[in-house]
Amino acid sequence: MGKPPNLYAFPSADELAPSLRTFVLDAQNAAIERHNVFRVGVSGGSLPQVLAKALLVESNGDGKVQFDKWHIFFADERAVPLDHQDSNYRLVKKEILDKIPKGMGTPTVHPIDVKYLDDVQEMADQYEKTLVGAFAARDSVKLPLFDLLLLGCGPDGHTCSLFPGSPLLREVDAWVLPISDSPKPPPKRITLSLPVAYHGIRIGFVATGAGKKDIMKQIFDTEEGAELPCGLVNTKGEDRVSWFVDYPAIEGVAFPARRGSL
Ligand SMILES: O=C(O)[C@H](O)[C@@H](O)[C@H](O)[C@H](O)COP(=O)(O)O
Repeated sequence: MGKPPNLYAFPSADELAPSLRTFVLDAQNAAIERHNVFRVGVSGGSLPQVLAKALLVESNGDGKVQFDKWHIFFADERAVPLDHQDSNYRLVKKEILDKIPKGMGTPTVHPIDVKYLDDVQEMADQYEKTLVGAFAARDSVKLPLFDLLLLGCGPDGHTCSLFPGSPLLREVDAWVLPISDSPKPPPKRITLSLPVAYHGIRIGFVATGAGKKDIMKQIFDTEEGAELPCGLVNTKGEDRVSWFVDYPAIEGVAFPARRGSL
């Protein structure tokens, strides 16, 4: 058994935001110091809204969000136009990018190439090339090491667009994978592969609401749960993984949570 992930719990999503901010700023500052750029992968779902609460606020003496240094990638994306209501890019734009106050800088964002909407394999290959350009100066780079991955957890234990039981979970070479039959609509998507997900230098999950408590119990308290996509990231990512949850999401979970602070 490796080191367990960190589980941080807060009374509500609003109260979670300041600690999520600290976590993101720590990752940002370490990355900028290391290579003068901050490479982040984000999911869709409820995450962008919580992230906006964490980031788009005045500094409280806890350091500054330096969006100029951010490169934002999509941990998963739906094969739809960028202005489509299912687009994760649109969601991140609406919740975060369009609301960045002056003075926080402008991030570089890496959306999917919509030329390939009808061919998800090609879309995945092209997005992988985007990552190669951003991460791999040398051929020896086997995987892109994201400074931070910010992920959600589905009610079935999926993360990114890696769903339980999917053959994609066995992929070891490709960085970005196509999906044509996602159980969560829309069916056509691309996603980071599991090894890319668990090699994140830091990995943050955000899960809030009572709708998550059954799956949280499975992931943290059972052996079968450890085989679900979120559980696999926990096992492989060890203590590089931190969960930010609210109390309703961990009601009944036996795994020890640190309550109220980072
Ligand atoms: O594009 C997607 O479908 C998301 O990236 C997906 O992986 C999401 O993060 C989870 O389904 C959790 O979603 P909620 O936070 O909304 O429950």
